[in-house]
Amino acid sequence: MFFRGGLVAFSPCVRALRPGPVAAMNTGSFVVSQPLNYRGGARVEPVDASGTEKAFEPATGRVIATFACSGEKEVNLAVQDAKAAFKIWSQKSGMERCRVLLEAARIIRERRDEIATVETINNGKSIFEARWDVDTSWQCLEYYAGLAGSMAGEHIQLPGGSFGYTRREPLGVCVGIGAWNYPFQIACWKSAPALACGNAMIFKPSPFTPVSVLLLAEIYTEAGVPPGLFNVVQGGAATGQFLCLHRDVAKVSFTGSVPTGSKIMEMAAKGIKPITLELGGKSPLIIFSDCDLENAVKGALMANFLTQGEVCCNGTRVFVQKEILEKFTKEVVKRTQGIKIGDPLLEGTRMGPLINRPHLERVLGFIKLAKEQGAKVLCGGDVFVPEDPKLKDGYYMRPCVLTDCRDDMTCVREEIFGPVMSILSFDTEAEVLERANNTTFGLAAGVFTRDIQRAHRVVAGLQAGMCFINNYNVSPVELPFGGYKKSGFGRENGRVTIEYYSQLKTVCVEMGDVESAF
Ligand SMILES: NC(=O)C1=CN([C@@H]2O[C@H](COP(=O)(O)OP(=O)(O)OC[C@H]3O[C@@H](n4cnc5c(N)ncnc54)[C@H](O)[C@@H]3O)[C@@H](O)[C@H]2O)C=CC1
Repeated sequence: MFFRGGLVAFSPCVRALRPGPVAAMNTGSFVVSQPLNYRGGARVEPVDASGTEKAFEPATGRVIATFACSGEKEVNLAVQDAKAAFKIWSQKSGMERCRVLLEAARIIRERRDEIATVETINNGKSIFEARWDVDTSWQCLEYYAGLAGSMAGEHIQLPGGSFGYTRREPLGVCVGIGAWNYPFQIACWKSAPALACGNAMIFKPSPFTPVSVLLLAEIYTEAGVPPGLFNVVQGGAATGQFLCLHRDVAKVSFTGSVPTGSKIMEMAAKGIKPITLELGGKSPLIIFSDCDLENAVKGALMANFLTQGEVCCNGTRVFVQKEILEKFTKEVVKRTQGIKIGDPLLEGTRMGPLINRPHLERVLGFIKLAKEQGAKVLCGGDVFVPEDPKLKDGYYMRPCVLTDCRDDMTCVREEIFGPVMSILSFDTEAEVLERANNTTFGLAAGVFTRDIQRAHRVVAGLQAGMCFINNYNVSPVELPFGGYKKSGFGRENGRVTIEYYSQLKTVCVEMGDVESAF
């Protein structure tokens, strides 16, 4: 299962990592001491800044890094370096690129625990889950390494021995802009196909999670990419704008919220740049009464509580057929109450803190409003304070199950991006399909039923880019992932993504004389 998501080598960037194995690194001890920008194959301080940001450890509320947001000059330098590296990299054969990506995948595998630990410290997700994220990351590199050697065009015979052919060529310098919920994985899902196709990439992570992508940059360098091929600039909206508006940037791939996605689209329109938008969702999960209840309950938890519910494709509108509503709800509540919350670096933990305090308050605000609008809280939905004193300033809450929900309630309409499941009941297939599609989002959807014809019929009717039958939130890298409607366009993963990171050149070859009209 790959979710959206020995002794290890240690990054020189992190003081706490230097002395010993990752096992010795506990919550509350990690401090970043080296620059978080990466340019020309090395960590650098930006030459100019548009403000500073602080990154936190959500488990304790401690600041782990204070860093400068890159200004326009720094972005220009990153683009210049990427252009120089692109000249070298784009001339390599697919097989040469394949070997470098395979080596990078191997190093990620080797450093799995270190990367997962850094991700857990900066994001808050459990170490158990962070390891899955690292696995889907190296698998993505392996997958596109495998495709790099088979990128090819067509040969087309024309009259009189003339012919045409097509070449699949890279775009140039691509920009990746990431969200904070899957920092390392998002960087891999964007850079692996980009690099496999012969592009360079400049990546800007979310200012909330600036740390783990540096490990990826170092790994690419160690694996043998030319210096400058994968650069990292840090910052928020201003830095993102410099990147999107830069005339030498050929493409932007963005993961984040709908409002920001709309701004990215506007900026890209100015330069007529292709974009990929992976945006938010409010996905339906439909549980028919003939389902395997045990699997449906597990599926509902997987659809709602991974990474503290901060997952774009979560199935947060859980439609349950009336006949099994009571039984299903009882079981879901029992299992939700059993989720172990706490220090995300402990092996037994299955839910860590949310990303930051404002976000925690926002999620709690949604629950308060849901109650005011008539929903009933069956469990959780309140702040959780772990016993360990060092965790007392962390951003924990108990996962929440809401029932008595109606389609018009805010908790059912808006993306909460926290551990909050809304249960709704339904009678018929036609009714639930209409209600499931009654949203401006269209990222994902799920169906649990034993009726194979119904499963495919319902899925065909669902307006969502990623549909699951009898499971939820599995993301094998071989399958394309992306949204319908306001959840975005373009795809990540799968063979099709090659098309989003390359362009087609047609060459028409005359073998005879020119037949002129003049
Ligand atoms: N469809 C998908 O694959 C995924 C979608 N998401 C969505 O992301 C959202 C949560 O992530 P956030 O980081 O809060 O989203 P966000 O939209 O606030 O920020 C995303 C990124 O865009 C940057 N940014 C912000 N304003 C910008 C601007 N004007 N120009 C250029 N860059 C700008 C941010 O610094 C950050 O790196 C949720 O809505 C979630 O559903 C998250 C993960 C996966």
